[in-house]
Amino acid sequence: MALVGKIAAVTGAGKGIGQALTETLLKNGAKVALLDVNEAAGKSLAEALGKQYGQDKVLFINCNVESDEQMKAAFQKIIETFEAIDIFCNNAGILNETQWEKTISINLMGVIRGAYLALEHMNKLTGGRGGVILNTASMAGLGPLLSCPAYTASKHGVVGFTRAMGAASAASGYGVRFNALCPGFVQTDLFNNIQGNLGQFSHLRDAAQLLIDKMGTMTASEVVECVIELLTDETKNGEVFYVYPQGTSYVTFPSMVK
Ligand SMILES: NC(=O)c1ccc[n+]([C@@H]2O[C@H](COP(=O)([O-])OP(=O)(O)OC[C@H]3O[C@@H](n4cnc5c(N)ncnc54)[C@H](O)[C@@H]3O)[C@@H](O)[C@H]2O)c1
Ligand SMILES: CCCCC[C@H](O)CC\C=C/C=C/C=C/[C@@H](O)[C@@H](O)CCCC(=O)O
Repeated sequence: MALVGKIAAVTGAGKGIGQALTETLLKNGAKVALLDVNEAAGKSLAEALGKQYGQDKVLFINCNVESDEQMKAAFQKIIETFEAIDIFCNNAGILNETQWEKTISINLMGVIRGAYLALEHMNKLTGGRGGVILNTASMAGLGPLLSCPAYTASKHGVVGFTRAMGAASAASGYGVRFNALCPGFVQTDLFNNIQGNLGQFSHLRDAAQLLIDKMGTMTASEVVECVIELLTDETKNGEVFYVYPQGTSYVTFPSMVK
């Protein structure tokens, strides 16, 4: 599936990995709706990208992924403006162990909400034209990040949800692929603000720092460069893609069927 002419939407598009996903999609010829709860960041990015790629190629929508009403309205606006949606990047996320319910609400419930609403518009069985849903999980969706148990739980949830939806979609004939992106440490605001957000696990910050020093970090652009394949390769469905400073790999899981 080529990206040229495709219609995409990215949540948490105003900054970090979402910004890099948005820029890469535009660079490859897609039109992009930028969804973010941070109006200042999202709007100014959309304005700058509109000047670079054309105002008809970008649309900013102020939208909180925790709100069913706002998300439904965002999809309506995307369809009104661009007529369809082919690519949905469920990317918005926070890391805040002092607010574990909000962490689950945004990182996991927001992803499920976004996927189900996107599917209503993308499902070939209900008039959509198919496409791909990319869920941003994390390496913390593959193994425990000791200083961040709630965040770890949310990202394991995203990995499980993506794998189940990939299988459900293939078995049902929706024509929509589901893949999960699992980056290691990425230099963004979320990463830079970690120290104040560990709550009762603040005493583990040195252990987390040791892991960061051992594993290294990446820029958001370096992560997103590796992701194009997940979006374009029609054979990739239900995949969990690990991106780390030294390379990438498709994660394998034990078979549960003897
Ligand atoms: N930075 C890392 O090390 C890292 C590594 C792996 C995965 N991730 C994941 O990548 C995704 C993006 O994180 P990032 O590092 O780019 O963070 P970031 O803080 O730089 O950007 C996150 C964006 O999401 C937006 N956002 C937050 N809550 C929202 C909500 N309720 N509704 C809509 N938008 C909302 C923010 O306003 C911001 O623009 C997250 O899901 C995060 O868990 C980050
Ligand atoms: C502290 C910054 C938080 C950023 C959160 C991001 O989502 C990035 C998460 C990145 C890495 C998660 C790592 C989890 C690692 C564990 O599974 C650990 O057991 C791996 C041990 C590896 C080793 O010791 O060699």
